[in-house]
Amino acid sequence: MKIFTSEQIYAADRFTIEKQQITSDILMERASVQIFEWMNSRLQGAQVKIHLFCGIGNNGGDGIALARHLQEHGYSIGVYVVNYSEKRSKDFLLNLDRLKERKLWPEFLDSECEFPELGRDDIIVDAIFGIGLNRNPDNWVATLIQHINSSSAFILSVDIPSGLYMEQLPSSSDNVIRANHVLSFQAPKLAFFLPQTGVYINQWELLDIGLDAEFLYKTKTGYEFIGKPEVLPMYRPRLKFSHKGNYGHSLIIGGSYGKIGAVQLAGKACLEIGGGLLTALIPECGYTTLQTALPEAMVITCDNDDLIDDISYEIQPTVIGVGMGMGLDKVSIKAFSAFIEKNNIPLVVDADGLNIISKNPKLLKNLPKQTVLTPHPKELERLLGKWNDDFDKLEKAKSFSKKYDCIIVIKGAHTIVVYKDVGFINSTGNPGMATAGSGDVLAGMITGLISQGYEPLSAAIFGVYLHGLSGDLVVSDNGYEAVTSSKLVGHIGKAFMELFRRPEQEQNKEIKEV
Ligand SMILES: NC(=O)C1=CN([C@@H]2O[C@H](COP(=O)(O)OP(=O)(O)OC[C@H]3O[C@@H](n4cnc5c(N)ncnc54)[C@H](O)[C@@H]3O)[C@@H](O)[C@H]2O)[C@H](O)CC1
Ligand SMILES: [K+]
Repeated sequence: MKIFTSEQIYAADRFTIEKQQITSDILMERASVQIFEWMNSRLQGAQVKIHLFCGIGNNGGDGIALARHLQEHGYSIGVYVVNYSEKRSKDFLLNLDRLKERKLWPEFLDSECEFPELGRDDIIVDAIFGIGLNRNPDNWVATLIQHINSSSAFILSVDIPSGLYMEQLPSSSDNVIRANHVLSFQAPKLAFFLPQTGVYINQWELLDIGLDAEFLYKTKTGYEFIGKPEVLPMYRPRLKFSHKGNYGHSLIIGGSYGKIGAVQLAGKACLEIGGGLLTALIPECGYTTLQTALPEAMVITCDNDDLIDDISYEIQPTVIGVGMGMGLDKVSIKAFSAFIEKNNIPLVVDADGLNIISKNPKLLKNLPKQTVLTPHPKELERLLGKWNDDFDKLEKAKSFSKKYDCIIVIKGAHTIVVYKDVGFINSTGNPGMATAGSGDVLAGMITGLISQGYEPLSAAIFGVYLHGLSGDLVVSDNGYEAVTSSKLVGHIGKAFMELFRRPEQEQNKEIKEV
């Protein structure tokens, strides 16, 4: 699913209005009807107090139109116009008139007034600012926002929490509504997914207001949200007459004394995701452990007991995953650097491999095209240098990806796979996955997918999705705290099955039809 900028959404509005031969207030009417239906289906007429805080632009217009629908259906409402500017939008004014025709006069709030009392059991509709926010709210509006935030009432934001910009950080957290739920029109907004701005949103949901589908489809965006519909077409079915050679030979290079487990996790993940053959290149000390823990793997060792000190092998791998548990001893740095200088086999670089590259950026030009880098935030900072904020981080990652033709997997609550001009934002995963070895598993999964013939970008996007889905499945059986990386690996198969599970409703329908 695409993630649009505000300019693109305004362009889609204009295009839709023209193509569907409608007036702009029709879109506002669709928006308000959708929100009303969402609320009505949950409240079923309950006489809970609903406070609607409406700005003077089109976000406010949505709120004013919603107030009309709620009133017509007998809900108990209080309507407040947050009068932060004299420049009221046309459709706001139209809907204000419609409300007044029904003898409903909103209260006008401005800097001088007292704010309404808000009960903890009330519902607040936040329609103060939408995607048009272009400067910090005035002080008194920020005070109102804090008044709303401190109310303990349920806050439902229209389109985007008020005070949250589409493409930059708010100047203070006091300026932003903390939404319990956001009903966003047509497409999710980038700010929902970034660590610094996602904190203002508990849950979000999309409402379809009928913007032109073809226009949205054809518009190129800088970000995409990756869910099941996006990853399903990537899946490469296994063929009846295939053999293990069809699924590639992965080489995992890493480990050091006390960190052989990293290779074991990555190797097992590589096999569980469907890789054909696996060879692990590790220091001597891990030989017996790895052969015992992972009997499916072939193991080769370097001369050094405890460290990777030489990377040489006689096999012909399809793909190489390197870096997990390797450490930063100078012998490993030397061996890794020499390996990078001569290697031209597709590569996934993780952990210490990334740290070595950050210290020796000259190595970057030796990476094969579309090498997958899987940094966590600290490793990313070592690679890219410091960034100003999350938006800047993504821009820097895009430039880096273009410069070195590499794929960067920015690990986080919503892992983002960046390749050149596009960031692919993952939808699966949970906080339980912040656990030792989780990154080793991911690197192994991506390696295993490339080994089977997935293009590196698809492997990164699909691998990240399946990794998160495995984590979600572990949580549903075990809870968040008990998520371990071994359990993640153990759920990769179930994640594939989940991918092809159809919703129960659909299955039942089919049975009835038969
Ligand atoms: N296609 C859609 O998704 C539709 C969305 N709708 C809703 O419209 C808003 C966007 O409306 P817009 O009028 O462009 O902007 P806002 O209501 O967010 O902003 C109001 C207005 O205020 C000015 N402004 C911005 N920042 C400040 C500030 N800090 N202080 C004072 N004034 C400010 C700015 O110039 C704006 O003009 C979208 O989010 C949806 O809710 C449509 O209803 C249907 C189509
Ligand atoms: K809002």
